[in-house]
Amino acid sequence: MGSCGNGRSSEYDDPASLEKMEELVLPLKLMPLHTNGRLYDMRLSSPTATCVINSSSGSFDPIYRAWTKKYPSALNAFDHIVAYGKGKKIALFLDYDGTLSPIVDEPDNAIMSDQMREVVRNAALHLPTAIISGRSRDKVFDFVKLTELYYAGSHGMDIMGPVGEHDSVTDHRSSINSNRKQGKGVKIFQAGTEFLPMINEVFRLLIDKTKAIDGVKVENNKFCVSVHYRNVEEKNWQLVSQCTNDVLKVYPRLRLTHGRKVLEVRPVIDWNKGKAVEFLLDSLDLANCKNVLPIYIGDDRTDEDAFKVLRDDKRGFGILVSSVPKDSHALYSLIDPSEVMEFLKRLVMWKKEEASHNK
Ligand SMILES: O=P(O)(O)OC[C@H]1O[C@H](O[C@H]2O[C@H](CO)[C@@H](O)[C@H](O)[C@H]2O)[C@H](O)[C@@H](O)[C@@H]1O
Repeated sequence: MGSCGNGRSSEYDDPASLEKMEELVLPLKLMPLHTNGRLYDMRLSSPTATCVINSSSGSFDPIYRAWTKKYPSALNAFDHIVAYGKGKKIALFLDYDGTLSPIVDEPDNAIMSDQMREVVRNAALHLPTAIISGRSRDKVFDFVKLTELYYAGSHGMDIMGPVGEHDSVTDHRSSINSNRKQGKGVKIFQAGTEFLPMINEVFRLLIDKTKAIDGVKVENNKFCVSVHYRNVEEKNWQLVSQCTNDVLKVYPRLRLTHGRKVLEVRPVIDWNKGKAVEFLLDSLDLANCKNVLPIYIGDDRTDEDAFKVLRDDKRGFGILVSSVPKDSHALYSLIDPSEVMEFLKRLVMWKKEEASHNK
């Protein structure tokens, strides 16, 4: 029986079983990153979670287990990850919903546990840490309530980051200020400020257009809008999609992407969570460092933009949080926020030990 650091043990750990399982499973249609249907998209981006642990045998679901051959558990691969990070400055980027807080039916109830908050605070005391969320920056700060880290809201379009050594307020989109509520001297950078009136207009139109569909929630996240259908009967999902597209068809400068039972309405600009990671690394004066290891942990489609940046530049690790096998640009996986918390705890413990050895 194989076993691994986090108590995960399964008869599928031995290579022979995994190889056999892989032949059976990997040809299965994993959820692709990009699809072009509407209802097809909505169903694919909202898979019902597999039962990762087989309740009778206590072992891992073989399909999930085979998937982790391609996306190893970041807990199982922890020693490999930190070996790569030895002597490097680790920069930590964390998605919020589904990563630090569990997915719940009501978006306003996506509360982060006090225990997770303490783990994230501790991480931020030892590693430069930023939260990069689809929520508005103020909203995600109100959920997280930590001034020890940086924030990028609206899928990376609204950043409160460190003041870099070479910063000056030359770019009209950024301003330097010291927002005491959210920490020491910081820089505010907002991409797409010219879209704010349009986003507010579309927000109101979407509320009006969908108000007759039971269970829909339209959420204003400042530079983007979310149309939630988690609480809508599946027979009405197509109607949600149709109403949303009817509003957007006269706004060619807005685009629609699919999240976890949510339609994300965002400006058509060359900015996303991956750009936000690059911006924050630059602000931390780490963009051109050879001895930096960025680690990004996220669960949703928009996090793939950040995974891709780290993967394409071969300079960091993306960790996908998912209990469902799916295609990703990430290199590793974790099942849920509880495993994220375990990973962060181990990362901080390792960083403290490394620091004490280097004294
Ligand atoms: O980038 P993130 O921080 O992951 O934000 C992505 C979206 O998260 C929220 O929606 C998701 O979580 C909700 C609460 O668990 C859930 O009800 C919803 O079905 C999920 O899609 C948030 O409400 C969105 O605005 C974010 O874009």
